[in-house]
Amino acid sequence: MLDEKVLKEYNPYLEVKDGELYLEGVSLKSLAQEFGTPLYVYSASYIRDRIKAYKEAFSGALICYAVKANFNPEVIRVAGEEGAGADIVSGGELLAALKGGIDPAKIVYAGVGKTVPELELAVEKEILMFNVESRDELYVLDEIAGRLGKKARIAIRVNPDVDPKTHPYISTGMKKSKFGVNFETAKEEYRLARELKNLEIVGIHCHIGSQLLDVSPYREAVEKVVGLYRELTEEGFEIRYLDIGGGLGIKYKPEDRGPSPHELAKEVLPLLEGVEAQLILEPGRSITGNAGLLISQVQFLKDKEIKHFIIVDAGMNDLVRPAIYDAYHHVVPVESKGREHIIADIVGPICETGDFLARDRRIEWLERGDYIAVLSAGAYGFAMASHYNVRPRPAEVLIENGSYRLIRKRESYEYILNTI
Ligand SMILES: Cc1ncc(COP(=O)(O)O)c(C=O)c1O
Ligand SMILES: N[C@@H](CCCC[NH3+])C(=O)O
Repeated sequence: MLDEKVLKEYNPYLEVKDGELYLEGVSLKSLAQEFGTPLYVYSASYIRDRIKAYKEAFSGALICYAVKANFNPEVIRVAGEEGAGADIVSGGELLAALKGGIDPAKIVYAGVGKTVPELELAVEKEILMFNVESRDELYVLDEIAGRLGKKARIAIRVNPDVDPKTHPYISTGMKKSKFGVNFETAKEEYRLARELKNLEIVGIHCHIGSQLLDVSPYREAVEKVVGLYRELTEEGFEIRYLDIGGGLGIKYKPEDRGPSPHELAKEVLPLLEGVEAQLILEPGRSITGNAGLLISQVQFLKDKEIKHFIIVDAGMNDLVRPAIYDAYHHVVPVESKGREHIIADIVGPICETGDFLARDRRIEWLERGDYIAVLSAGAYGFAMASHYNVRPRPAEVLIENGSYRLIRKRESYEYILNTI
């Protein structure tokens, strides 16, 4: 059975009509039939609501949608239409944000390994702020800005050494991680940056990790950053932006409860008393994660002695999160036929044992040709897809209020194999 109540907790635009799953009034089965599978589908209204929720919770703040979560320019455009800027981590993401209509004056750029061409592009576009992650980067950026006759606005990304209590691969603000500069010595970097005449110091940046289901680690990080803000202000630095990164977690398991932007605001805003800088947030997953589903078709069923396998046409190349983080994604049939339930592994066609979407999962008995929907797939889904096993990456469809449009064609073999 499809439990509409549970589904709506993921995305209120999901509905069950006559046993079939709909998103914003559009039948997911009909989309699968029209565009083929695997297929990513996104709800634009959900994305709009999430940006609005951040703007309401943090009035006056700049919400820079973290493009890394889902870089489809049409998805970015929806966020931008609600007033969001963009947080980017590469030259490619800069181009995606610009293609999605984001004003460079609302773009912030983090990343430990920005290359010269990437920095040049961002300097030329006069983005709002470079979140600089090392001393070397300060020198290189200064040289580039000077050569191009520009000033680059910068924040230094500080590493507040806070445990975000999330998966170790997505914890970014601990001392041993590669990100940012050491909190204790950050002031030295600011003093040095002040000597570099093509840089303009405008902010402080931190980002402690991703998929945070508990907002309390933000308190620790923001307290530290506010302390630094006060010390820098006393030294005469003009800190105009306090960028506290992204990371708010979302519901993956039915029992998860992703904190709301409002809960984050309640934790963080009281710490900002007397701070005159504008707040910047960089949410990614909490904007697009539960906007999206991955639709896939059952190819074969395998009844082995030890367990059942439901083999579908989406693999780890389409959605890698289960394989690399052992991540849970809720999986439901697109159409419930009221059959009995079994415990099965839902796996893809890739030649790896780690190629699974769900393991030991209780799910309604499915047959060849049926469709499944993988929930919470709108962030770090397509964005992390690959061509492994020469598999074209899926098509993407954007749905809004009963209408839909293809926002990325399914890739062709010619495209993948066109190497020289
Ligand atoms: C610097 C930075 N900002 C923002 C984000 C977005 O994080 P999330 O998708 O968890 O909101 C990330 C990813 O963790 C990041 O590294
Ligand atoms: N790719 C990760 C999140 C990385 C966050 C980026 N700093 C995920 O799928 O959960």
